Amino acid sequence: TRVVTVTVKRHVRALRRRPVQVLHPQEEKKEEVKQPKPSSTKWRVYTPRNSAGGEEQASARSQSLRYDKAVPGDRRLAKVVTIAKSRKFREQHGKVLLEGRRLICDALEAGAMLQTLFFSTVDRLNELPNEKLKGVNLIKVKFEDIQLWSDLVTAQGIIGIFSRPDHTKMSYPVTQQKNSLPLSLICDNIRDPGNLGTILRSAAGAGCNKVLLTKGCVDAWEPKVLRAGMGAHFRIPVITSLEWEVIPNYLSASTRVCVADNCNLHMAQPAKLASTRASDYGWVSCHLERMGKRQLSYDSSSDEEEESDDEETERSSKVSFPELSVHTYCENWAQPPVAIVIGGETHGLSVESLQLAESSGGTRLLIPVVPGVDSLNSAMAASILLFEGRRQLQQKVTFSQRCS
Ligand SMILES: C[S@@+](CC[C@H](N)C(=O)[O-])C[C@H]1O[C@@H](n2cnc3c(N)ncnc32)[C@H](O)[C@@H]1O
Repeated sequence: TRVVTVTVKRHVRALRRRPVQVLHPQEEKKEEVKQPKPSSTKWRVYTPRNSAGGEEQASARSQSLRYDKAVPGDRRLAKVVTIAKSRKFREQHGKVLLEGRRLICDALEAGAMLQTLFFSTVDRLNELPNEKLKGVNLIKVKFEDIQLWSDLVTAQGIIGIFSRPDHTKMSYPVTQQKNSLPLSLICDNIRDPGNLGTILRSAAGAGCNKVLLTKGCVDAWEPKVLRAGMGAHFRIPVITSLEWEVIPNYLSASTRVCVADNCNLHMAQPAKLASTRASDYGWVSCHLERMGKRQLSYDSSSDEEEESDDEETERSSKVSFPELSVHTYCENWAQPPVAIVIGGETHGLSVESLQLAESSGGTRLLIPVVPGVDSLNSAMAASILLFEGRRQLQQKVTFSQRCS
């Protein structure tokens, strides 16, 4: 009997041996030669453990998962990390990389699709919801390999490759939805990943109902944005790569769009602060200049030769700019529903954002700063306005509840 048992076990082990899987079909052929020999890769079985450290009971055992152990020369981790780090490849392959238990758990909870999970020890797997790992390509790699490719100062020994999340298919946390306010945020050309992540984190914290990103913003799924966002991507809808024309489609019809505007205060005279004329704040000159350049570049596709500086200046001076009133951030501006636009780090607000504010009956929001200070960091300005917006909207809800 023993001889038969041993022989059967050997057969089972032999059957379990599989060639290393390649994640990207188009690269399969190229990689075939480099793959380690099939006999060097083995499927392992992982049985979830309960919190006390023991194996779970019989019912749970049936949920055992099979994982693959990477062998020296296995380049799967390197390949997917490379893909996930380039915006172009991320978009082409429809994949995003999430690192660390917390982010991976948040994504799984929100219904994001995990394709491949690299982990350094089976204990890392025990920290994830076991039922969400079915059908996932699980690959055990050396901690040093994860460390090598990690974006974190202290690698956590776990990296997940997800399908790029689609906000229409996500289920955001119930508590988040219950605390959501008629407050949206529009990011207008935010280029810095740390800033965008911080803004998303603040937007989730302030109970924003959605964040809209214009086409020029840094990719919301870039690892640095994800890291700074601390899970905000999986708490509120983040809608990316939007042209200005379609932005109103994502806002309810009566939404007032308010623009965060530092109003180039360093150029303004203190006495002019009470004025609501844009030109009194000095910011028009900056925007005129931008608009002039914009028109010039649109025209450059025509047969006309380059325009002289004088002609440009003359044309720029003909451009009419939206007349928008100014509110300091602590005045009463947040009427539901409301959206705030936050300008980019380099160029500030776009002309399109000012036009949308004008057409929606919005206003400019100013956080007054000490004379000599140019402007605030975009993430800081966004946070101040979001939390002030939250305070004002909540006050209105409390007031109307008291009246009814
Ligand atoms: C770093 S600032 C842009 C500076 C840019 N060079 C300019 O002149 O417009 C980035 C964005 O943060 C917001 N912001 C910064 N300081 C602000 C302030 N004091 N009040 C209101 N918004 C402010 C605005 O939306 C601004 O476009």
